[in-house]
Amino acid sequence: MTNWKSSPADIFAAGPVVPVLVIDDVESAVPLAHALMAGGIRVLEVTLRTPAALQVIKRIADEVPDALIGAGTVTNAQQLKQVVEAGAKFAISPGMTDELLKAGRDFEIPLIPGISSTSDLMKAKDAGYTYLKFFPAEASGGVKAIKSISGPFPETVFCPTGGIGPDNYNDYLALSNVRCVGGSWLAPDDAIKAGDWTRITELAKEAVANAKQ
Ligand SMILES: O=C(O)C(=O)C[C@H](O)[C@H](O)COP(=O)(O)O
Repeated sequence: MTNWKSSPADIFAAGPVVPVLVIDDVESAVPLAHALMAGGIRVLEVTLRTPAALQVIKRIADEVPDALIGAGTVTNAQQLKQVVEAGAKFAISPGMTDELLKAGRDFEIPLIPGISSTSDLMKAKDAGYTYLKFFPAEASGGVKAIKSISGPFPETVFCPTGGIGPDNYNDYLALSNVRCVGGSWLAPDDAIKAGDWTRITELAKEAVANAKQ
């Protein structure tokens, strides 16, 4: 049982591609979110990799209410509490710990833990989680690994990330147990730093239009 007020299924169903965002300057937050949404993307993952991340999440949550703003790189219970306070609508992690799995059930937003092994999948499943990130996807066996996992664990579904881009994202989306894929290719660092929102909108449009799902 969880206290979640929304479902991870809705996040996984909200679009085939999820931009993994690394944002240094809080002033980039709103224009970047608008650029991605103009390209047809609603689900955004702001990683906690920069000191500005919590402010970025708050800005987008306050000023771009139609975005499904999520927090990425959430690795412990304290960070989970912080992203909830900042207004994140979901939290996603590259991995999992017992502490995080436990805390994830208590807050009102869904937590999507990360796994790259069947043992972690079993731990997550025992703790009640069946919507998972698969990370680092390419380095952990990629499409072949995720396809094999669907045999013994048909009820578990994934959002793979790590090494995914325009050339291989449809290979993942073609799998029955993949609902969406994530990646940084949709918002390259140089485009964010240059404020090249047109390029980011184009990348988003292209990814959404060519997604086979
Ligand atoms: O920071 C996190 O929380 C992560 O889980 C990792 C990201 O999802 C990947 O680093 C994205 O991978 P690339 O698209 O290859 O850049």
